[in-house]
Amino acid sequence: MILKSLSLLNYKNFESINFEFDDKINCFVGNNGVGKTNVLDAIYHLSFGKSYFNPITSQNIKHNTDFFVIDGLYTKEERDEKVVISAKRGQKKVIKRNGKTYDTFSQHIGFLPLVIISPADRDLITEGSDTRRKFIDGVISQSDQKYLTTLLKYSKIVAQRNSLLKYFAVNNTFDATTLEVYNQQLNEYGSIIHEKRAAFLEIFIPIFISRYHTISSGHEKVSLTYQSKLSETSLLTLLQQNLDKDRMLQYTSVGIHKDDLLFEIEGYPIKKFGSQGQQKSFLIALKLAQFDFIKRQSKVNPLLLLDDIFDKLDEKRVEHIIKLVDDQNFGQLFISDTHADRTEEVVRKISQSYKIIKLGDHEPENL
Ligand SMILES: Nc1ncnc2c1ncn2[C@@H]1O[C@H](COP(=O)(O)OP(=O)(O)OP(=O)(O)O)[C@@H](O)[C@H]1O
Repeated sequence: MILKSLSLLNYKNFESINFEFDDKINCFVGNNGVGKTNVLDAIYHLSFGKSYFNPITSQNIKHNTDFFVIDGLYTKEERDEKVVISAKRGQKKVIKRNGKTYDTFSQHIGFLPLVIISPADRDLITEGSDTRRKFIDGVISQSDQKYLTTLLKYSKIVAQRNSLLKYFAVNNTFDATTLEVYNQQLNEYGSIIHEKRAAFLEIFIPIFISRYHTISSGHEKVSLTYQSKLSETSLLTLLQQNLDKDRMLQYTSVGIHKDDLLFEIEGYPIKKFGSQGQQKSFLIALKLAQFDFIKRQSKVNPLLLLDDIFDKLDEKRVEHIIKLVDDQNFGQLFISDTHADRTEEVVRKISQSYKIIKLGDHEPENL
Protein backbone atom coordinates (compact mmCIF):
# COMPACT_ATOMS: atom_id res chain seq x y z
CA MET A 1 0.00 0.00 0.00
CA ILE A 2 1.37 3.37 -1.03
CA LEU A 3 0.24 6.93 -0.35
CA LYS A 4 0.92 8.63 -3.67
CA SER A 5 -0.18 12.18 -2.95
CA LEU A 6 -1.67 14.33 -0.23
CA SER A 7 -3.44 17.70 -0.34
CA LEU A 8 -4.30 19.78 2.69
CA LEU A 9 -6.66 22.72 2.94
CA ASN A 10 -6.78 24.70 6.18
CA TYR A 11 -5.33 21.80 8.16
CA LYS A 12 -3.61 23.17 11.29
CA ASN A 13 -0.87 25.60 10.11
CA PHE A 14 -1.32 24.82 6.38
CA GLU A 15 -3.58 26.94 4.21
CA SER A 16 -3.17 24.96 1.01
CA ILE A 17 -0.40 22.51 0.25
CA ASN A 18 0.16 19.51 -2.06
CA PHE A 19 2.67 16.67 -1.80
CA GLU A 20 3.70 13.94 -4.24
CA PHE A 21 5.41 11.07 -2.44
CA ASP A 22 8.19 8.60 -3.08
CA ASP A 23 7.11 4.93 -2.90
CA LYS A 24 9.71 4.13 -0.23
CA ILE A 25 10.92 6.98 1.99
CA ASN A 26 9.74 10.55 2.49
CA CYS A 27 11.41 12.90 4.95
CA PHE A 28 9.90 16.16 6.09
CA VAL A 29 12.62 18.50 7.26
CA GLY A 30 12.61 22.07 8.51
CA ASN A 31 12.80 24.23 11.59
CA ASN A 32 10.71 23.85 14.74
CA GLY A 33 7.06 24.66 14.22
CA VAL A 34 6.99 24.57 10.39
CA GLY A 35 4.41 21.78 10.39
CA LYS A 36 6.41 18.53 9.94
CA THR A 37 4.40 16.71 12.61
CA ASN A 38 1.18 18.21 11.24
CA VAL A 39 1.75 16.53 7.86
CA LEU A 40 2.32 13.18 9.59
CA ASP A 41 -0.82 13.81 11.61
CA ALA A 42 -2.82 14.46 8.43
CA ILE A 43 -1.65 11.06 7.10
CA TYR A 44 -2.63 9.48 10.45
CA HIS A 45 -6.02 11.20 10.17
CA LEU A 46 -6.68 9.48 6.82
CA SER A 47 -6.20 6.05 8.45
CA PHE A 48 -7.98 6.60 11.76
CA GLY A 49 -10.46 9.40 11.09
CA LYS A 50 -8.91 11.53 13.83
CA SER A 51 -5.72 13.27 14.85
CA TYR A 52 -3.08 11.37 16.84
CA PHE A 53 -2.09 14.52 18.72
CA ASN A 54 -5.28 16.50 19.21
CA PRO A 55 -8.59 14.61 19.20
CA ILE A 56 -10.64 17.84 19.26
CA THR A 57 -11.63 18.25 15.60
CA SER A 58 -12.27 22.00 15.72
CA GLN A 59 -8.70 22.56 16.95
CA ASN A 60 -7.34 20.85 13.82
CA ILE A 61 -8.99 23.50 11.62
CA LYS A 62 -6.62 26.35 10.77
CA HIS A 63 -7.17 29.34 13.07
CA ASN A 64 -9.66 31.86 11.67
CA THR A 65 -11.03 29.48 9.01
CA ASP A 66 -14.18 27.34 9.04
CA PHE A 67 -13.23 23.97 7.62
CA PHE A 68 -10.39 21.62 6.72
CA VAL A 69 -9.98 19.05 3.98
CA ILE A 70 -7.40 16.23 3.90
CA ASP A 71 -7.25 14.45 0.57
CA GLY A 72 -5.09 11.35 0.06
CA LEU A 73 -4.58 9.22 -3.02
CA TYR A 74 -3.39 5.65 -2.36
CA THR A 75 -2.67 2.53 -4.35
CA LYS A 76 -3.70 -0.63 -2.54
CA GLU A 77 -3.69 -4.06 -4.16
CA GLU A 78 -3.12 -2.34 -7.50
CA ARG A 79 -6.22 -0.17 -7.21
CA ASP A 80 -6.42 3.57 -6.72
CA GLU A 81 -8.18 4.56 -3.51
CA LYS A 82 -9.08 8.16 -2.79
CA VAL A 83 -9.81 9.00 0.86
CA VAL A 84 -11.06 12.45 1.80
CA ILE A 85 -11.75 13.72 5.31
CA SER A 86 -13.43 17.04 5.80
CA ALA A 87 -14.61 18.91 8.86
CA LYS A 88 -16.58 22.10 9.24
CA ARG A 89 -16.89 23.97 12.53
CA GLY A 90 -20.04 22.87 14.35
CA GLN A 91 -20.69 19.93 12.02
CA LYS A 92 -19.91 16.22 12.01
CA LYS A 93 -16.68 15.16 10.35
CA VAL A 94 -17.12 13.31 7.03
CA ILE A 95 -14.92 10.50 5.64
CA LYS A 96 -15.32 9.49 2.02
CA ARG A 97 -13.70 6.64 0.16
CA ASN A 98 -13.83 6.98 -3.62
CA GLY A 99 -16.64 9.51 -3.27
CA LYS A 100 -18.80 7.37 -0.96
CA THR A 101 -19.42 8.53 2.61
CA TYR A 102 -18.93 5.99 5.40
CA ASP A 103 -21.91 5.45 7.70
CA THR A 104 -19.62 4.96 10.69
CA PHE A 105 -15.92 5.70 11.14
CA SER A 106 -15.28 2.23 12.54
CA GLN A 107 -15.93 0.74 9.07
CA HIS A 108 -12.86 2.58 7.83
CA ILE A 109 -10.47 1.51 10.61
CA GLY A 110 -8.01 -1.05 9.32
CA PHE A 111 -8.49 -0.21 5.66
CA LEU A 112 -5.27 1.85 5.56
CA PRO A 113 -3.02 0.21 8.19
CA LEU A 114 -0.57 2.61 9.78
CA VAL A 115 1.84 2.77 12.70
CA ILE A 116 3.15 6.03 14.13
CA ILE A 117 6.15 6.41 16.41
CA SER A 118 6.25 9.80 18.07
CA PRO A 119 7.48 11.56 21.23
CA ALA A 120 3.80 11.72 22.27
CA ASP A 121 3.94 7.91 22.79
CA ARG A 122 5.56 8.53 26.17
CA ASP A 123 1.99 8.91 27.48
CA LEU A 124 1.85 5.11 27.23
CA ILE A 125 4.39 4.95 30.04
CA THR A 126 3.50 8.02 32.07
CA GLU A 127 -0.29 8.21 31.86
CA GLY A 128 -3.12 6.08 33.26
CA SER A 129 -4.22 2.61 32.18
CA ASP A 130 -6.77 3.94 29.64
CA THR A 131 -3.87 5.03 27.40
CA ARG A 132 -2.45 1.49 27.38
CA ARG A 133 -5.89 -0.04 26.74
CA LYS A 134 -6.36 2.34 23.82
CA PHE A 135 -3.03 1.14 22.45
CA ILE A 136 -4.04 -2.54 22.61
CA ASP A 137 -7.49 -1.74 21.21
CA GLY A 138 -5.96 0.28 18.36
CA VAL A 139 -3.62 -2.51 17.34
CA ILE A 140 -6.22 -5.29 17.43
CA SER A 141 -8.91 -3.16 15.74
CA GLN A 142 -6.73 -2.57 12.71
CA SER A 143 -6.98 -6.23 11.79
CA ASP A 144 -10.19 -7.33 13.54
CA GLN A 145 -13.44 -5.47 12.84
CA LYS A 146 -15.40 -7.71 15.23
CA TYR A 147 -13.16 -6.66 18.11
CA LEU A 148 -13.97 -3.00 17.56
CA THR A 149 -17.73 -3.54 17.27
CA THR A 150 -17.75 -5.74 20.39
CA LEU A 151 -15.78 -3.11 22.28
CA LEU A 152 -18.24 -0.39 21.26
CA LYS A 153 -21.18 -2.56 22.41
CA TYR A 154 -19.40 -3.29 25.71
CA SER A 155 -18.71 0.42 26.36
CA LYS A 156 -22.33 1.29 25.68
CA ILE A 157 -23.58 -1.29 28.20
CA VAL A 158 -21.08 -0.07 30.84
CA ALA A 159 -22.45 3.47 30.38
CA GLN A 160 -26.04 2.19 30.69
CA ARG A 161 -25.21 0.11 33.76
CA ASN A 162 -23.51 3.13 35.36
CA SER A 163 -26.59 5.28 34.71
CA LEU A 164 -28.74 2.59 36.31
CA LEU A 165 -26.48 2.43 39.40
CA LYS A 166 -26.78 6.21 39.67
CA TYR A 167 -30.56 6.01 39.30
CA PHE A 168 -30.71 3.41 42.11
CA ALA A 169 -28.71 5.70 44.42
CA VAL A 170 -30.62 8.89 43.62
CA ASN A 171 -34.05 7.25 43.94
CA ASN A 172 -33.10 4.94 46.79
CA THR A 173 -34.30 1.91 44.87
CA PHE A 174 -32.91 -1.35 43.39
CA ASP A 175 -33.92 -3.67 40.57
CA ALA A 176 -31.90 -6.87 40.39
CA THR A 177 -33.58 -8.09 37.17
CA THR A 178 -32.56 -5.13 34.99
CA LEU A 179 -29.07 -5.15 36.44
CA GLU A 180 -28.76 -8.87 35.68
CA VAL A 181 -29.60 -8.20 32.00
CA TYR A 182 -26.66 -5.78 31.81
CA ASN A 183 -24.39 -8.18 33.71
CA GLN A 184 -25.13 -10.96 31.21
CA GLN A 185 -24.37 -8.70 28.25
CA LEU A 186 -21.18 -7.38 29.81
CA ASN A 187 -20.11 -10.94 30.53
CA GLU A 188 -20.72 -11.98 26.92
CA TYR A 189 -18.90 -9.04 25.28
CA GLY A 190 -16.24 -8.76 28.01
CA SER A 191 -15.23 -12.43 27.64
CA ILE A 192 -14.79 -12.02 23.88
CA ILE A 193 -12.61 -8.94 24.36
CA HIS A 194 -10.57 -10.55 27.13
CA GLU A 195 -9.91 -13.63 24.99
CA LYS A 196 -8.89 -11.53 22.01
CA ARG A 197 -6.59 -9.34 24.12
CA ALA A 198 -4.95 -12.40 25.68
CA ALA A 199 -4.50 -14.07 22.27
CA PHE A 200 -3.07 -10.88 20.81
CA LEU A 201 -0.57 -10.43 23.65
CA GLU A 202 0.59 -14.01 23.37
CA ILE A 203 1.82 -13.23 19.85
CA PHE A 204 2.77 -9.61 20.52
CA ILE A 205 4.90 -9.92 23.68
CA PRO A 206 7.65 -12.18 22.20
CA ILE A 207 7.94 -9.88 19.15
CA PHE A 208 8.22 -6.87 21.44
CA ILE A 209 10.91 -8.51 23.59
CA SER A 210 12.90 -9.45 20.52
CA ARG A 211 12.68 -5.89 19.13
CA TYR A 212 13.87 -4.39 22.43
CA HIS A 213 16.68 -6.91 22.59
CA THR A 214 17.92 -5.78 19.16
CA ILE A 215 17.66 -2.06 19.93
CA SER A 216 19.55 -2.39 23.24
CA SER A 217 22.15 -4.84 21.83
CA GLY A 218 20.74 -7.46 24.20
CA HIS A 219 22.06 -5.74 27.32
CA GLU A 220 18.75 -5.03 29.06
CA LYS A 221 15.88 -7.23 30.16
CA VAL A 222 12.35 -5.89 29.73
CA SER A 223 8.92 -7.40 30.26
CA LEU A 224 5.33 -6.63 29.39
CA THR A 225 2.53 -8.29 31.36
CA TYR A 226 -1.22 -8.33 30.77
CA GLN A 227 -3.11 -7.50 33.94
CA SER A 228 -6.79 -8.47 33.92
CA LYS A 229 -9.01 -9.78 36.68
CA LEU A 230 -10.83 -11.78 34.01
CA SER A 231 -7.77 -14.01 33.64
CA GLU A 232 -8.76 -15.74 36.92
CA THR A 233 -12.48 -15.11 37.36
CA SER A 234 -15.41 -14.73 34.96
CA LEU A 235 -16.82 -11.23 34.60
CA LEU A 236 -20.24 -12.43 35.74
CA THR A 237 -18.78 -13.61 39.07
CA LEU A 238 -16.74 -10.41 39.42
CA LEU A 239 -19.82 -8.25 38.84
CA GLN A 240 -21.75 -10.23 41.45
CA GLN A 241 -18.87 -10.05 43.95
CA ASN A 242 -18.56 -6.27 43.50
CA LEU A 243 -22.24 -5.40 43.56
CA ASP A 244 -22.19 -3.60 46.92
CA LYS A 245 -19.06 -1.65 45.94
CA ASP A 246 -20.53 -0.69 42.54
CA ARG A 247 -23.76 0.49 44.18
CA MET A 248 -21.79 2.63 46.58
CA LEU A 249 -19.48 4.06 43.87
CA GLN A 250 -22.37 4.35 41.36
CA TYR A 251 -20.24 2.93 38.58
CA THR A 252 -18.96 -0.42 37.30
CA SER A 253 -15.65 -1.02 39.05
CA VAL A 254 -14.69 -4.33 37.39
CA GLY A 255 -14.41 -5.46 33.80
CA ILE A 256 -12.15 -5.25 30.78
CA HIS A 257 -12.37 -1.45 31.01
CA LYS A 258 -9.99 -1.80 33.98
CA ASP A 259 -7.36 -4.01 32.26
CA ASP A 260 -3.77 -2.76 32.14
CA LEU A 261 -0.31 -3.56 30.83
CA LEU A 262 2.64 -3.64 33.20
CA PHE A 263 5.91 -2.34 31.68
CA GLU A 264 9.10 -3.37 33.47
CA ILE A 265 12.86 -3.12 33.02
CA GLU A 266 15.07 -5.47 35.03
CA GLY A 267 11.99 -6.32 37.13
CA TYR A 268 11.10 -2.69 38.03
CA PRO A 269 8.48 -0.32 36.56
CA ILE A 270 10.03 1.46 33.57
CA LYS A 271 8.09 4.63 34.45
CA LYS A 272 10.11 5.06 37.64
CA PHE A 273 13.36 3.24 36.87
CA GLY A 274 13.97 3.58 33.12
CA SER A 275 16.27 6.27 31.69
CA GLN A 276 14.88 8.56 28.97
CA GLY A 277 16.72 6.59 26.29
CA GLN A 278 15.50 3.26 27.72
CA GLN A 279 11.92 4.52 27.86
CA LYS A 280 12.17 5.73 24.28
CA SER A 281 13.66 2.39 23.17
CA PHE A 282 10.82 0.60 24.98
CA LEU A 283 8.21 2.65 23.12
CA ILE A 284 9.90 2.16 19.76
CA ALA A 285 10.07 -1.60 20.38
CA LEU A 286 6.34 -1.56 21.21
CA LYS A 287 5.52 0.28 17.98
CA LEU A 288 7.77 -1.89 15.81
CA ALA A 289 6.11 -4.95 17.30
CA GLN A 290 2.77 -3.35 16.45
CA PHE A 291 3.98 -2.92 12.87
CA ASP A 292 4.98 -6.57 12.70
CA PHE A 293 1.71 -7.79 14.20
CA ILE A 294 -0.48 -5.76 11.82
CA LYS A 295 1.59 -6.83 8.86
CA ARG A 296 1.16 -10.50 9.83
CA GLN A 297 -2.57 -10.19 10.38
CA SER A 298 -3.53 -7.99 7.44
CA LYS A 299 -0.84 -9.17 4.98
CA VAL A 300 -0.37 -5.49 4.11
CA ASN A 301 2.69 -3.41 4.91
CA PRO A 302 1.39 -0.60 7.15
CA LEU A 303 2.58 2.94 6.48
CA LEU A 304 5.22 3.76 9.08
CA LEU A 305 5.45 7.32 10.42
CA LEU A 306 8.56 8.23 12.41
CA ASP A 307 8.11 11.57 14.14
CA ASP A 308 11.31 13.00 15.51
CA ILE A 309 12.58 9.60 16.65
CA PHE A 310 16.32 10.23 16.57
CA ASP A 311 16.25 12.64 19.48
CA LYS A 312 17.69 11.31 22.81
CA LEU A 313 18.98 8.07 21.28
CA ASP A 314 22.65 7.26 20.94
CA GLU A 315 24.02 6.49 17.47
CA LYS A 316 24.14 2.76 18.10
CA ARG A 317 20.44 2.59 18.96
CA VAL A 318 19.50 4.69 15.93
CA GLU A 319 21.49 2.29 13.75
CA HIS A 320 19.76 -0.76 15.28
CA ILE A 321 16.34 0.80 14.76
CA ILE A 322 17.06 1.59 11.14
CA LYS A 323 18.30 -1.94 10.64
CA LEU A 324 15.12 -3.31 12.20
CA VAL A 325 12.98 -1.21 9.87
CA ASP A 326 15.08 -2.37 6.95
CA ASP A 327 14.96 -6.07 7.90
CA GLN A 328 11.22 -6.01 8.38
CA ASN A 329 10.83 -5.17 4.73
CA PHE A 330 8.83 -2.09 5.51
CA GLY A 331 6.46 -0.53 3.02
CA GLN A 332 6.39 3.24 2.80
CA LEU A 333 8.11 5.36 5.40
CA PHE A 334 7.48 8.99 6.44
CA ILE A 335 10.04 10.66 8.66
CA SER A 336 10.12 14.09 10.31
CA ASP A 337 13.33 15.64 11.57
CA THR A 338 14.76 19.10 12.11
CA HIS A 339 18.15 18.10 10.63
CA ALA A 340 18.12 17.48 6.88
CA ASP A 341 21.72 16.20 6.85
CA ARG A 342 21.25 13.72 9.70
CA THR A 343 18.07 12.37 8.12
CA GLU A 344 19.61 11.94 4.70
CA GLU A 345 22.62 10.17 6.15
CA VAL A 346 20.32 7.68 7.90
CA VAL A 347 17.86 7.03 5.06
CA ARG A 348 20.60 6.57 2.49
CA LYS A 349 21.56 3.45 4.42
CA ILE A 350 18.07 1.95 3.99
CA SER A 351 17.02 2.77 0.47
CA GLN A 352 18.25 4.27 -2.76
CA SER A 353 14.84 5.71 -3.35
CA TYR A 354 13.84 8.59 -1.07
CA LYS A 355 12.55 12.13 -1.11
CA ILE A 356 13.54 14.94 1.24
CA ILE A 357 10.76 17.51 1.49
CA LYS A 358 11.78 20.81 3.02
CA LEU A 359 9.00 22.66 4.78
CA GLY A 360 9.20 26.36 5.41
CA ASP A 361 7.33 29.56 4.72
CA HIS A 362 6.66 28.71 1.10
CA GLU A 363 5.62 25.75 -1.08
CA PRO A 364 7.45 22.50 -0.11
CA GLU A 365 10.80 22.17 -1.77
CA ASN A 366 12.12 18.79 -2.93
CA LEU A 367 15.81 18.50 -2.10
N1 LIG B 1 -5.42 24.87 14.30
C1 LIG B 1 -4.26 25.45 14.00
N2 LIG B 1 -4.25 26.58 13.24
C2 LIG B 1 -3.08 27.18 12.93
N3 LIG B 1 -1.88 26.74 13.31
C3 LIG B 1 -1.84 25.62 14.05
C4 LIG B 1 -3.01 24.92 14.44
N4 LIG B 1 -2.67 23.84 15.18
C5 LIG B 1 -1.31 23.86 15.26
N5 LIG B 1 -0.81 24.93 14.59
C6 LIG B 1 0.59 25.34 14.43
O1 LIG B 1 1.37 24.28 13.92
C7 LIG B 1 2.71 24.48 14.32
C8 LIG B 1 3.31 23.21 14.88
O2 LIG B 1 3.50 22.38 13.85
P1 LIG B 1 4.26 20.98 14.06
O3 LIG B 1 4.05 20.45 15.43
O4 LIG B 1 3.89 20.15 12.91
O5 LIG B 1 5.76 21.52 13.95
P2 LIG B 1 7.08 20.70 13.67
O6 LIG B 1 7.62 21.16 12.37
O7 LIG B 1 6.85 19.23 13.82
O8 LIG B 1 7.96 21.26 14.85
P3 LIG B 1 9.05 20.58 15.83
O9 LIG B 1 10.32 20.47 15.03
O10 LIG B 1 9.17 21.63 16.90
O11 LIG B 1 8.50 19.29 16.32
C9 LIG B 1 2.73 25.52 15.42
O12 LIG B 1 3.26 26.70 14.91
C10 LIG B 1 1.27 25.64 15.77
O13 LIG B 1 0.93 26.93 16.20
